[in-house]
Amino acid sequence: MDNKLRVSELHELLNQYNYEYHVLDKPSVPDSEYDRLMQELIKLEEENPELKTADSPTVRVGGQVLEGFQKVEHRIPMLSLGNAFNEQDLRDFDRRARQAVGETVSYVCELKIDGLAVSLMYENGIFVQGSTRGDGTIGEEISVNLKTVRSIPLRLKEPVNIEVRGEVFMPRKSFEKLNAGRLENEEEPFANPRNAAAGSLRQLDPKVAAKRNLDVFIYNIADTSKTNVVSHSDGLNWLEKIGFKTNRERRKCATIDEVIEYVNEWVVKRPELTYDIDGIVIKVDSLDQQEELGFTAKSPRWAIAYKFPAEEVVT
Ligand SMILES: NC(=O)c1cc2c(N)ncc(C(N)=O)c2s1
Repeated sequence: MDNKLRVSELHELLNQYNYEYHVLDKPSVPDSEYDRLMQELIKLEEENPELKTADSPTVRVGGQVLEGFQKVEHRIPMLSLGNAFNEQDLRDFDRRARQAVGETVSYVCELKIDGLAVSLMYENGIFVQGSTRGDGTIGEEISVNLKTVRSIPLRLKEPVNIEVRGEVFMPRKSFEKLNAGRLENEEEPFANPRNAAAGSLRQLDPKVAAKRNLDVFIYNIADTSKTNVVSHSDGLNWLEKIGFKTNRERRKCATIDEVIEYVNEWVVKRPELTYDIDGIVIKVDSLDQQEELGFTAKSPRWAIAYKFPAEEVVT
């Protein structure tokens, strides 16, 4: 078979197997088959450098060390969320939203992932740039490190131009293994999975990030005006359909009572998760109502973060 044809066939196979394993958690081939195909592609690219492309699955293992990170301006700012600390705060949020739109409001509740917020840009379905939140307007360009996060798709199932936001995190088990290794090497352990994820993504050597078993949940479309979704929940379902990993614990809530029920459920279930969360994000589901509610200087009026009390450290 002609090398160019074999390279594109290997791209398809490796992207599909990676998607099944890291996004669906349902691999259809053993790791050994994935590794064999990856080695074949690495060899073909070494022998035919003109066949290596920026979206090749071989970027998953990390390329050359960077001098530093470029700055990236977020065309749409990555805002922070207003906080709620108790049931009354949530009821006040609901009352303000209903009064502002003059009708009933339904919500989507999502786990607030304790990781590092990132923005991912896709052109014709190809991952072209990834950056950190930074100060919300200017972030750091960390595309090569984000390409090593196996659950971040290099190529979507539809050739769309889209910018999405999500949270990169380190699963608790990976955090514990990483710190055990650091202690063995007399290195400073990371304080928590969030710091470990942030530290990994800020590495100038992508081969280090590639070994840190980072993961992602995508939770927002930056500019929904270019899509035909009418609600946030539709948007998340569409993101899933085109190949993104979203958090399946999300729930549509018709009333603030149902929101409070969901929050109370997760106060109890939180320790069962395989990753850290620091609260619940509650968003108005209708995009029309979101637009009507708009933003304060620094946060959307159509979303709020219910913050769990900080976990007391067991000494
Ligand atoms: N700062 C923000 O806007 C958000 C931060 C987070 C977070 N850390 N985890 C989950 C979500 C979500 N599902 O929307 C959001 S939204």
